[in-house]
Amino acid sequence: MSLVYSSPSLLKSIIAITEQRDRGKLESSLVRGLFETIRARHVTLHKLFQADGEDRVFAVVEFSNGRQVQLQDEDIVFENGYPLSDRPEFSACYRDGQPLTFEQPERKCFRYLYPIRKRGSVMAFLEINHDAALDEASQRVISGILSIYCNFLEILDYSEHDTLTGLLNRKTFDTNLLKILAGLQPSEAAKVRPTLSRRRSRQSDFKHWMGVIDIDHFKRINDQFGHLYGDEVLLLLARLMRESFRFQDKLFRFGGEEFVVLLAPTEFSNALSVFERFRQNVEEFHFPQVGRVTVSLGFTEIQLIDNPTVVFGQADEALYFAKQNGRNRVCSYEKLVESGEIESQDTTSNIVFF
Ligand SMILES: Nc1nc2c(ncn2[C@@H]2O[C@H](COP(=O)(O)OP(=O)(O)OP(=O)(O)O)[C@@H](O)[C@H]2O)c(=O)[nH]1
Repeated sequence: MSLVYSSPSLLKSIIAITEQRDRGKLESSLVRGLFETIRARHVTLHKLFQADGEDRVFAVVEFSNGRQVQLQDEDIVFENGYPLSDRPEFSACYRDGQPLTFEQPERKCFRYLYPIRKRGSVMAFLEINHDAALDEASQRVISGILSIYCNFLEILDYSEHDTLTGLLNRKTFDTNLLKILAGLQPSEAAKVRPTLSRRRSRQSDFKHWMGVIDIDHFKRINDQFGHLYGDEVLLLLARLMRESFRFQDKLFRFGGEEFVVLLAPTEFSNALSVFERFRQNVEEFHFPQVGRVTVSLGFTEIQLIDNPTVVFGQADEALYFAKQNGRNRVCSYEKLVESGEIESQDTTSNIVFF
């Protein structure tokens, strides 16, 4: 099967990919663009991630019969992911880093699997099911579109990440938090994805949490060892964050020695133990030359009625309490209010963040 290279859908798909600034929409544009350009039966984007030391693959976007049939929410990733080792075709594509073709006579279709790389490593797969075999020229067009997607993803990545630690930067925080707040609207979720809303109602104790982390006495570290060692501490702390939190949690460097975590939905007790585990991991880690470093952490629940200013203010107040009361500790805003140790903030505030 040969593609019509002057096809307006090819240009349209390139334009659609490069005009996106949101990762989810970018993924949809890629899948939709390829689906329309090559008139596939269906096109699916699978992502690769690590969970509990195991590589897992999960489908994020699929186009079939001219419409998007699947768009995963990151919080249901674990239910839908499957181990890479259970899927020989994905394993082979991952190992060789080369596109694979399978003829499926029983389904009267041809299946193509393309690896998608980020900085040399395979981080996703594009699966195309087509009624006919694609010729070499068509496959080159697909590879070209994937290269444009990867290049664009790298530009997006660069603008979203802190250059020193590689964590998400402050600029992206508002967007991520607003996405969480939008996701808390039960009526919308029920309309669009009934399965998701059923799952959410089952997990009504599962809430989103925001934690604000600040290194204790960081000024002393800079003063005693110099800024280069200070920077090294920030880098190692970011690594400890990646090791301590899960794939679905969003990790930000807010600038200076302040970090923020948006935890994927879980119960209070779990959020507390995750934050506590991180605090301990830092306390037990030996920072070269510097030795022992500790962090203080304040966290709060993200509620529908909140705006970013309120949520951040609450977590920051719990952090301030931790700093004033010994440092190297984790404090929950809600528990501090409950115990009367701090006063509840006015959550009706309308101040706009930034
Ligand atoms: N090395 C390095 N230092 C930074 C960076 N950004 C901010 N700092 C330093 O971080 C320190 C923050 O100090 P303070 O806000 O006084 O707080 P602290 O010493 O950590 O004390 P507590 O937070 O009260 O425990 C200052 O010395 C800043 O110069 C950075 O990117 N690299």
